[in-house]
Amino acid sequence: MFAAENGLKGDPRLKAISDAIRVMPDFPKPGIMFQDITTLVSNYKVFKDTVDIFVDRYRDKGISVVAGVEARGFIFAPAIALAIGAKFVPLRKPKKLPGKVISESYELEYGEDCLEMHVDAVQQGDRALVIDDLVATGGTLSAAIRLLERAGAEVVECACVIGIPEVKHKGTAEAIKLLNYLYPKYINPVAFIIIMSAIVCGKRSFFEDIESLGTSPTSGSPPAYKKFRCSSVTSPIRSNYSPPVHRSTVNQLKVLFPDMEIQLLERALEESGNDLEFAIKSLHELHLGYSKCSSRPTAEENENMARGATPTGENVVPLQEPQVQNNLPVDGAEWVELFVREMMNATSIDDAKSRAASILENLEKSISARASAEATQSLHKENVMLKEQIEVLLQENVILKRAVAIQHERQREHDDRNQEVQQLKQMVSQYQEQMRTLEVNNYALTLHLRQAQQNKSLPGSFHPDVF
Ligand SMILES: O=P(O)(O)OC[C@H]1O[C@H](OP(=O)(O)OP(=O)(O)O)[C@H](O)[C@@H]1O
Ligand SMILES: Nc1ncnc2[nH]cnc12
Repeated sequence: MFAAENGLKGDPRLKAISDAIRVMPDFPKPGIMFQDITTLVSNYKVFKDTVDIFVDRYRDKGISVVAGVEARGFIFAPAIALAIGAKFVPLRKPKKLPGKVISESYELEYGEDCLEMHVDAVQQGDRALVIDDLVATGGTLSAAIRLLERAGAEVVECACVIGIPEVKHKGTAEAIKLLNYLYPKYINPVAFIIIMSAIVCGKRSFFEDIESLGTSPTSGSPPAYKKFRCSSVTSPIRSNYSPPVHRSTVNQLKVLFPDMEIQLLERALEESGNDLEFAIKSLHELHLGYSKCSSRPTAEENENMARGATPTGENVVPLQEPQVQNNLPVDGAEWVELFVREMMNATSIDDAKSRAASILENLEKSISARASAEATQSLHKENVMLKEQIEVLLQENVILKRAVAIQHERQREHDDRNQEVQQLKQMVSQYQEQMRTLEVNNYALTLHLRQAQQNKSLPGSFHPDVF
């Protein structure tokens, strides 16, 4: 959407750039879909296109400083600075710069950090552009703006290659809102050159995109369908995002699994704690099972399966797959019925023994599989609840930290003012001291003068500075 606002809509370079970004799930810690730009910069053409997009936007804008954020901002910023004829200013992680620095700390998607800049890196009146590879919560860009502002520069815009559309509730949209709120004059969504790399992560915004593209639930437009499947199937990791269960989510599943019943889709969604990606993964596995036996097994096939035999009569290892268990008797009465039937069909005592042993073995497996499925489900629910609580706590934490940072800033201003007042008081008392000395001198001189006037007969001349 931002690319469109930038006038880049339909630009073929965007797709190539987006495709060149590799997404690494669970790096640097579980739950993070890491957007890896090393694959982008290793492709000369795509790297050049990316830099060119920035250069085209910022050439002739009177930018005198391009500030790059360590480390990945350093990959793009110097090239842009050289091309538009501006100086490059590194905004570095703590304790890397040798001169006098100013620092700003900030929150990250996966932790906390601090940026530093040499105090003399920019001058009053410099027009700065901040460059980074990616904006997630916006914390880094906020810190960069604060640093440049404090040093007297004017931040014209901030630009990144990637915007993460959903970083839980703190995604780019929120980040831009927040930045807009804090720095209304600098941040404007057009400033962000956003490549929708979320397409690769398969996050919720992409599903919304499918809807907005007007893909009918039955048409199954090949490109969207393909991407959707790729994202869910290739990503082995469950996203932390839990969309609310609503009809459109189930419909999206229906588009992907048209031959499955709605109830089954709803159940998969419910059992995956409303995690769409996970639901797709388990449905996909289930779907493979479905495709293998294109129709539901007959009652007779169920019995065969319960005994560990395929519909064609061969012996196989029974009850390996959870979907096979779904076809087994569901309660005690059905098991008894099956048992009796098997016994009646037995041709000899040995056959009866082997049938009974097989049914009992499957009964045992079915009981333990059901117990472990229930335990997994309840653990999963607990896990989802805990994640939600952590999410809320993290958000509160961010707000509190921001409040403390603001308070800290005010305290620092207050301390600076106090220091100035102390210096002024010191100067006043020095002046008062000087005045007292001058008054004493004046008094002594007045006395001398008077004495001199009374003793006019005294010989000699007086000093011209005094008389
Ligand atoms: O919008 P935000 O939530 O602030 O996150 C964005 C920042 O996170 C990444 O840097 P990181 O601190 O991981 O450092 P690196 O560039 O040294 O890898 C990225 O390069 C951005 O600078
Ligand atoms: N998901 C992500 N991928 C790469 N860098 C990041 N910085 C913050 N979040 C990130």
